[in-house]
Amino acid sequence: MTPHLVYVLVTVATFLVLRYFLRRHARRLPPGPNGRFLVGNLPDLPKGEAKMAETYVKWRDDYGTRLRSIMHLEVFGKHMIVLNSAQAARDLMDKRAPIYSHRPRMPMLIELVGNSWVVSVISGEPHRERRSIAQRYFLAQFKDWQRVQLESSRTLLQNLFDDPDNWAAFLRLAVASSFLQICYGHKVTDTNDVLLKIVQDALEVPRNYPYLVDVFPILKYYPSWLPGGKFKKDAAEARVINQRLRHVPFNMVRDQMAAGTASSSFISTLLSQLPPDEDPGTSHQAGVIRDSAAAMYGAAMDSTVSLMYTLLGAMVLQPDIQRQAQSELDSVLGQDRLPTFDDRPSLPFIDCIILEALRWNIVTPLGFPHMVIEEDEYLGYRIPKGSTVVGNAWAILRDPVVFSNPEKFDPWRFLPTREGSATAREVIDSTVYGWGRRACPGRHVGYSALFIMISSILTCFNIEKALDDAGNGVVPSLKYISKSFVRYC
Ligand code: HEM
Repeated sequence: MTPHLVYVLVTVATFLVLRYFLRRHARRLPPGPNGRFLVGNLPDLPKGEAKMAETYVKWRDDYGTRLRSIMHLEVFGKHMIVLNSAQAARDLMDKRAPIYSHRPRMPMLIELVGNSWVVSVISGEPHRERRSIAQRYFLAQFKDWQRVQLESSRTLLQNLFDDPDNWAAFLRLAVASSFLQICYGHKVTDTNDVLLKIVQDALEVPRNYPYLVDVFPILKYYPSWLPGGKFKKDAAEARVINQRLRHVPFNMVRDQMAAGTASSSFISTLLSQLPPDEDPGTSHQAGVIRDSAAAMYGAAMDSTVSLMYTLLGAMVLQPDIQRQAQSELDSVLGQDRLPTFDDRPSLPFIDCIILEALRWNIVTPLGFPHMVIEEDEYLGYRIPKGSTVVGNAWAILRDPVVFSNPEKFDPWRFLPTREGSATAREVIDSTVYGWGRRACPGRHVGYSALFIMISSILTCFNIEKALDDAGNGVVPSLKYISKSFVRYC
């Protein structure tokens, strides 16, 4: 090679490399509200996830079509990409799932509380193996967990007959006890049950998100005895409670299996499928099974209970919907039996009210945060590696093009005979359970629980307003609070 040729090749290569980097950085970030010096958009973000989702909708509308699909925010130099349309969420988090299915770093939850075993917050191989075992079990053993849900809906009815004023506590009890039976084969007989207390304590751990340590991870070294160090005490308390949830019910089943007294459950079924040389107490795979079950509780309990509150509240606010659902139930069941899962195909209106509850008061208005692990590009915009990516489910489920009059609780929009119902169903399906390799592994379990509870309740009861001291009906407020990622009435 002549020196002249070497010179030409080096010049061309330098030009190409420079052009690549210049173009890469010239690509614009997605549009978004202007941030302030250093803190970025932090002062503009309202507290509480539900309010945040509403603010994103407002920004989307204020800024016009530019922000319809994708929006960029920045907090202390960290990028956040908000996906405001079903299309954008699917294009990135579903179609490019391999790079969009990680979770952002969560110093409070993982490093301080020690939740490095909880499937919903971890990433990589530990996530994959804990998640896939749950998915496989729920698919293969659906008859087992549906039998438990059916039984617990019958107990719920009995409790409601005996003491209807205590409906909220009975609902929580029904969901918690069916979880304990599905996962651990444990039947709850009274409210002082030891395992029930353990799982309930896990839901009550202090959760005052967002924590400053999540923005400045260095604060994890801050001493707990200094002013402002309460988050360290919260974390230590949560760690003890969560470790109890992780180990105590699992150890109980393992001991019962050794004694030959274990009932069929998630844990007993999966442990009994381990190769004979794997010790159910110490093997890696046994640990995966243990963690997978324990992490399920928070995800299952919060979402199912919150949606049941929404369903019951909607029935009180709109008695015409309640009447239509009851007349459908009467025509299918007659007067002398209760619904079962086999009745579901004959009860399309019950399906419609559940779909509308999922849409109207989505339990996770901003989904769970994902993180993109490679630099990417969408609609000509740059998406920096390491950005937190949020699916704005609240806005997607209020898109007036798909859901006319979106603030109205209108189950009829999902009737197959209604124009646009197929698209509406598709958007529900691709949004309310999350995206990509993070999409909810318990969606069918959750949906079945809602179906059997609401159809059983509507078969036996009229849901009406409570009366005040003067005998007047009280309109339920349906005011939601944000608790961690999930909204409660
Ligand atoms: C109908 C009620 C339910 C709804 C609406 C719901 C919704 C969701 C959503 C939005 C996510 C986050 C997905 C993402 O990050 O993109 C999620 C994750 C999860 N859900 Fe559900 N869920 C429900 C019921 C359940 C039930 C009953 C279980 C357990 C049996 C469960 C277990 C989980 C788990 C373990 C995760 C974490 C998945 C991961 O990070 O890979 N969910 N769910």
